[in-house]
Amino acid sequence: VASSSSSSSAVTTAEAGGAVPATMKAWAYDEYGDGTVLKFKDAVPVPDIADDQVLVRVAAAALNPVDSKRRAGKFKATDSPLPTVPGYDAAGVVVKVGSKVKGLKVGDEVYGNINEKALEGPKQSGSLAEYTAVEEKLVAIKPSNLDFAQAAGLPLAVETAHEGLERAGLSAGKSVLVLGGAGGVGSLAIQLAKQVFGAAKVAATASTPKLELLKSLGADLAIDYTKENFDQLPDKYDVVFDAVGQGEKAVKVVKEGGSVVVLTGAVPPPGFRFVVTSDGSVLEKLNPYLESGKVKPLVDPKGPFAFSQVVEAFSYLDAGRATGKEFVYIL
Ligand SMILES: NC(=O)C1=CN([C@@H]2O[C@H](COP(=O)(O)OP(=O)(O)OC[C@H]3O[C@@H](n4cnc5c(N)ncnc54)[C@H](OP(=O)(O)O)[C@@H]3O)[C@@H](O)[C@H]2O)C=CC1
Ligand SMILES: CC[C@H]1OC(C)=C(O)C1=O
Repeated sequence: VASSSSSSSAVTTAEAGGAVPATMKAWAYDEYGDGTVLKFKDAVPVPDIADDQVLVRVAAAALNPVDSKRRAGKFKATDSPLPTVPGYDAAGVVVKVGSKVKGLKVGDEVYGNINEKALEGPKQSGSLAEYTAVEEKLVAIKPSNLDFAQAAGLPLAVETAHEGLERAGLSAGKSVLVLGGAGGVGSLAIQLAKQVFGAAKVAATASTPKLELLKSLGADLAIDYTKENFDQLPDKYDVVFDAVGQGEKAVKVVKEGGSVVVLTGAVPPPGFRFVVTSDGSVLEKLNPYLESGKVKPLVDPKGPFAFSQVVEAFSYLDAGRATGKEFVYIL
């Protein structure tokens, strides 16, 4: 998001030490529906913090498909009450700490996915707002080499990639196929597979214009799904990581005794689906990879979007063609 000022440093000093206002600017919806239910509000209550939480002045927030699925009412049975301020991913500055917070202080620059269980009672007041409350255990200190926007695009996607590859048992020397390698999660799954899990062979799928991108992320084999079907190629893999929803085909290309992990849609055995758990310690574990540049956030060139352009940003994300992450500066 191109904020009113070009830099997000405006957040680091003034708000960090200043008084916290009672109300804030935020995007919200009070009914389920498509992007048209999103309304910009300029006097939403700033959330209170619990003893184990910090209040963050949000400098940048990222969008995820789960935001749109939740807004459509797909998870209403386990959602928090309406009205909702959407947004899972945030990066910003700590402005208040709860009495039980031990590892963070006012002024710390942090990032994280604010909902521990993505679909079970996600917070009513999310990250597409000037302030958000989040448990200390769900955030980490922002990598020193990333700006707030780059950092905001990481948490939910990188935690999903990490958890999915870990649950699938990916380890050094194994092979992995990433279905949807150019997306927010897939672009990180390729990098983690190579750099963190030590995969010997990483294959990934995308459309023609994105094949070189897959290789730049570390893929040994880039499969153009507009020209060939991965399930009709001879290769079999120890792990198949499906970020598209192709579980039925994915199980056809896994080796005997291998794993198929899917993020969305149905999958027959031996495949399984999981829902990401937010965990600040995963971000801390990945910090050396992020600060060294071995793992890089991929920011969609369509962005950044201004805080006022959240509806446009979701329209772009919902079209299913995003390359890396969409994010929004909140200043
Ligand atoms: N279970 C969980 O905990 C989680 C589930 N998810 C889900 O995973 C899915 C992916 O999330 P995310 O990465 O954020 O999504 P994105 O919106 O970032 O994915 C967009 C990308 O998907 C690619 N894509 C679309 N169709 C295909 C296809 N048939 N084959 C290969 N690539 C394709 C596009 O590439 P191209 O333009 O080349 O088609 C585009 O780059 C979503 O459904 C999301 O809801 C995400 C996070 C957590
Ligand atoms: C059931 C998967 C669901 O959970 C998240 C976080 C998504 O993006 C989904 O589609």
